[in-house]
Amino acid sequence: MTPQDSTVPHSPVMPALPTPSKFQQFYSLTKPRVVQLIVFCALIGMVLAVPGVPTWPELRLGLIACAGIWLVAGAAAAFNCLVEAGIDARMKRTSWRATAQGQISNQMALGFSAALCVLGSSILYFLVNPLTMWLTFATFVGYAVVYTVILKPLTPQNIVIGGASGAMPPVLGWAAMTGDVSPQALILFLIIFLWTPPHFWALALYRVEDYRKSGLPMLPVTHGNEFTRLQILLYTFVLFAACMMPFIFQMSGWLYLAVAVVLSIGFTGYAWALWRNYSDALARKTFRFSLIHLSLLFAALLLDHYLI
Ligand code: HEM
Ligand SMILES: CC(C)=CCC/C(C)=C/CC/C(C)=C/COP(=O)(O)OP(=O)(O)O
Repeated sequence: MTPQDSTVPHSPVMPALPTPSKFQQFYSLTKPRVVQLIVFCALIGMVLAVPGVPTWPELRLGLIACAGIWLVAGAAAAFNCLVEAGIDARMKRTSWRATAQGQISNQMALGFSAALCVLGSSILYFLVNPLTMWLTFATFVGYAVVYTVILKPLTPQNIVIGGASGAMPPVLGWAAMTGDVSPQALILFLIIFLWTPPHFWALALYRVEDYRKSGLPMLPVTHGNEFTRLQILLYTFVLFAACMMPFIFQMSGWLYLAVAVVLSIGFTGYAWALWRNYSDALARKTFRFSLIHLSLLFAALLLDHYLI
C-alpha cells in the first residue's frame, strides 16, 4: 500500500496507517523511487563512458559520484515539496507528504534540502570533479527553481522544458567519469527528455481532478483529454526514433536494439490504444509502462556494454 492510499476518506476496510517516523518523513521528501531511477540513469552514463570493465579506481569514482548525485537530486525533490506544500495539500496523491501536512516546517525542509545539496555538491566538487558539481548544481536549480517555482504555475509546457533537468543524469554520470560532456551522453539526455512528456501526461490524465484542484496549468486541464492523448502519441513516435540512436551511433549492439524495439512498440502501443479509446485504467497502465520502458531500456544499455 502506498502512503497516498491512506488518504482514502474514512474507508471502513482500511485501517489508519501508523504515523511515519521523523526519519521516514524526511526521507520521503527526497522522492526516493524517482531519485533511484535518476541515479540508475546516471550510472548508465558512467558505464558507457568507460570502455570495457571498470578498474577499481573507476568503480570507486562512480560510486562516489552516484552518492553525490543522489544527495543533490534528493535535495531538489525536498525543495519541491517545500515550495509546493500548499498545492500538495490540495491533491489526493500528494496530501500525505509531511510538508503538506505541516509535520515538517518550511524551515526544517529548507535546512534539510540545503544540507543535502551542500553535502552532495561538496562530494562532487572535491571527490569527483568541478564540472560534475556545476552541472549537477545547474540541474538542481533547473528542477527546484526553473521548473517548480517559475514554469509549473506558468505554462502547460512546464514539464517539457522542466524535463530537461530530469534528463540530465546520464550527462552527469558521463561528466563524472571523463570530466567532459560527449555527444553520446546527449543522446541519452534526448531519450529521457522525450520520454518525460508521455510519462507525466499519462499520469496527469487519470489524476486530472487533482490537477484541477491544484490550480496548476497541466495539459489535460488546459487543453483537455483528447489533445493530451494526441501529444502522448506523437511523443512516443519521436521517442521511438530517439531510442534507435544508441544503436545507430554504435554506442550499443543488437541486444539493446532488440530490447529498444520491443519496449518502443509497447509504449507506442499503449499510447495508440489510449488515443483510440480512453480510460483511466489504461492511462494508469501507460504511466506504469513508462517506468518499465525507461528502466529496461537503460538496463539493456548496461547489459549490452558488458555482455556483448
Ligand atoms: C519534469 C519531469 C517529470 C515529471 C513532471 C514527473 C512526474 C511524476 C509524477 C507526478 C509522479 C508521481 C506518480 C504518483 O505519485 O503516483 C512520477 C512518478 C515517477 N517518476 Fe516521474 N516525472 C518526471 C521525470 C522523471 C524522471 C526524469 C524520472 C527518472 C529518470 C522519473 C521517474 C519516476 C518514477 C520512478 C516514478 C514512480 C515513483 C513511485 O512509484 O513512487 N520521473 N513522476
Ligand atoms: C540534481 C538532480 C539530478 C536533480 C534531479 C531533479 C529531479 C528530482 C527530477 C525528477 C523530476 C520529478 C521528481 C518530477 C516530479 O514532478 P513534480 O515535481 O511536478 O511532481 P509532484 O507533483 O509529485 O511534486
